[in-house]
Amino acid sequence: ILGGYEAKPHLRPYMASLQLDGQHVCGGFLIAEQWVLSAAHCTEGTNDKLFQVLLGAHSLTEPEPHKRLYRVRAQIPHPGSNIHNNRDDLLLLQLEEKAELNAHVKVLPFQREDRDVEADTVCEAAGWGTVTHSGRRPDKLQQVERPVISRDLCNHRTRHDHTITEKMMCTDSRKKDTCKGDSGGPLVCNGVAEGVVTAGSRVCGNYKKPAIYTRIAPYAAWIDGVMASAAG
Ligand SMILES: NCc1cccc(Nc2n[nH]c3ncnc(Nc4cccc(O)c4)c23)c1
Repeated sequence: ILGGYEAKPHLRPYMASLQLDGQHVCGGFLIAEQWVLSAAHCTEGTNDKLFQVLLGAHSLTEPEPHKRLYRVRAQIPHPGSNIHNNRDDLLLLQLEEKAELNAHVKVLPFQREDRDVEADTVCEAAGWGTVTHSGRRPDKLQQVERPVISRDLCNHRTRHDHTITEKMMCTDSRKKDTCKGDSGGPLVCNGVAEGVVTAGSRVCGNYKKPAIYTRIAPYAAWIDGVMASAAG
């Protein structure tokens, strides 16, 4: 997160850190006791190794009550996701067991009504992604408030030039923005997860390249179907 600030500890108890060999790779968030939603692009370059999912954390390194690393039983990328574009950039992770829910570990509801969030609505992004252009990684969860911008503005040829589909949404990226390692985290508007951070052009903090999120509502049926079929 560029231009943000340290989150109040455990006020976002749905936040997950997707890790490989003890290192934070991507964000994610708890959508059910045994399921985390993230971004399919997070698996790029991982040689299909399974992530471990850190829940209940504020600091990535310090011991904290209710902080716990979960093994993953299955990682299910959306069938439409691919490395060439940002479409369908969603990843479902089934934890080895149900997460122990408590004050520091809670499920975040996601939007099921497929209607655009109004432009200028101020939403929040959080993550352990880089906090400087030189790539400094924070130990503690960061957050930033960002206004939604219209798809028309985001699709302007000087911005993302007509690549933003109706299954994506954008926020202003002037100075304050999501960045490397924030992918997979939720965009929370009025307490509900409306989007999932996708890297898009990978640019951070430049108003010419607004931040892009995969809207969740259009994928509610897919999410429900995967969770129902794997239940048991
Ligand atoms: N703001 C959109 C957004 C959301 C999530 C991730 C991203 N960026 C990135 N995702 N993956 C990446 N791998 C390498 N570099 C990256 N961005 C980068 C790194 C250093 C300086 C800088 O200005 C930008 C990214 C960008």
